[in-house]
Amino acid sequence: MAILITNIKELLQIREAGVTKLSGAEMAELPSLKNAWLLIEDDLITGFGRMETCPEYADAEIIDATGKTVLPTWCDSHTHLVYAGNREQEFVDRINGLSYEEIANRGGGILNSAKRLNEATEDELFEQSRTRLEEVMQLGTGAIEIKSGYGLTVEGELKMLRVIKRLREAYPVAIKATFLGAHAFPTEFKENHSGYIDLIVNEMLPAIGKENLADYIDAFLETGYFSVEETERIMEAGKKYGLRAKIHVNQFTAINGIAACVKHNALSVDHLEVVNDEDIEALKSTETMPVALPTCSFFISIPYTPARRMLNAGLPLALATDFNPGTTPSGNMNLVVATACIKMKMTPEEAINAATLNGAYAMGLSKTHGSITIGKQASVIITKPINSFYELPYSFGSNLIDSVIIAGKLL
Ligand SMILES: N=CN[C@@H](CCC(=O)O)C(=O)O
Ligand SMILES: [Zn+2]
Repeated sequence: MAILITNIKELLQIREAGVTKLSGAEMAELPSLKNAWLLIEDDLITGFGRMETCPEYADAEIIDATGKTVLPTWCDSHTHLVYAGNREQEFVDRINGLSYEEIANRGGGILNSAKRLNEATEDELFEQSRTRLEEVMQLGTGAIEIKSGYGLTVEGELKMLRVIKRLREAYPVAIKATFLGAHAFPTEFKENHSGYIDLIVNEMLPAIGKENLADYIDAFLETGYFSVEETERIMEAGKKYGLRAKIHVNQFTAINGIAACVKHNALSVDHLEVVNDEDIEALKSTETMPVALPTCSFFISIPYTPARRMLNAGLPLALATDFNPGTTPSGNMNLVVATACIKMKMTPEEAINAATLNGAYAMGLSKTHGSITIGKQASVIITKPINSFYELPYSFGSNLIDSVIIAGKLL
């Protein structure tokens, strides 16, 4: 099965194989070809070039992209897409003046979602989650990381991870699974933190390892949640099962968590709304990708990750949605890119690099996703006719996607 896309106004994010991430000033460049063609055979990109060199391909389905831009699908490296029910009452409570912390202290927040999740069957959870996954695929997401973390019991965490596995088997989108048992302390462990971490280490992790249900391990390293020391214990335990860390850190407070994550060679550190100079120093010349979640900042009115300070310091940066029922009930990467440009002062070039190639890196998929490269997965967005790719973040809130191809399949 072959697809030949012709007359592409601009083909974005063309890279040689082996470019795994972009840092600092490199992020300002977004290599492209104008008046181009792109060939897809089975699930792979097998060729591209200028229209003068367009091949004859008798058996290919031809898509004429006159006036349209083609770019790699979004790589959303941080989501909690598997959850049960919604938390719209908390949304209204926040409008009426309560903070995220106050809502959590009243039994809302993560524990509210955990209660609903433990009441739902695996099939119910799968049905709710597949609807969200189908929605984000239509919005151009071709690779996604999904976390557990609303079970907080052995059975609940396994149920979430089994649903993620079923999603991976049912859809062409690339899916990475992250175990986030350390998302919050269940009420019965409020005064017994080490007891809950023992449960994670001695019961959850071995069960997850046995079924091979996770690729990464996460923890909510934050004042009032998991301390630096507690998170270090979790990162250590994850290593025994081959799970590299991707950690929620610096969402509300800076408590030297980033340096601890770097020390454990975390693949990514995510949120970073509150970042001090020591945090930036700790990230320099490391393999750890900082990940910003601007629609979370937007939705719960917290500071935006200081992208300009970080890029000026030479750091890389990825963008992701944080899709979850509490702080970001949206999996729309187009809105993430627009918000990064509007609120974090990233240029469209930087934001698209952060949402494609660097996003792929932040979930260990840079060999197969995140750029137009021969041999990579054929997962691309074809836009509606647009003036230039600047229109994507400029026309925020409009859907400028004409069609999406994921792993060679036109949705
Ligand atoms: N901060 C921790 N976890 C999620 C929110 C979880 C929730 O409120 O349900 C986040 O990334 O924002
Ligand atoms: Zn999150």
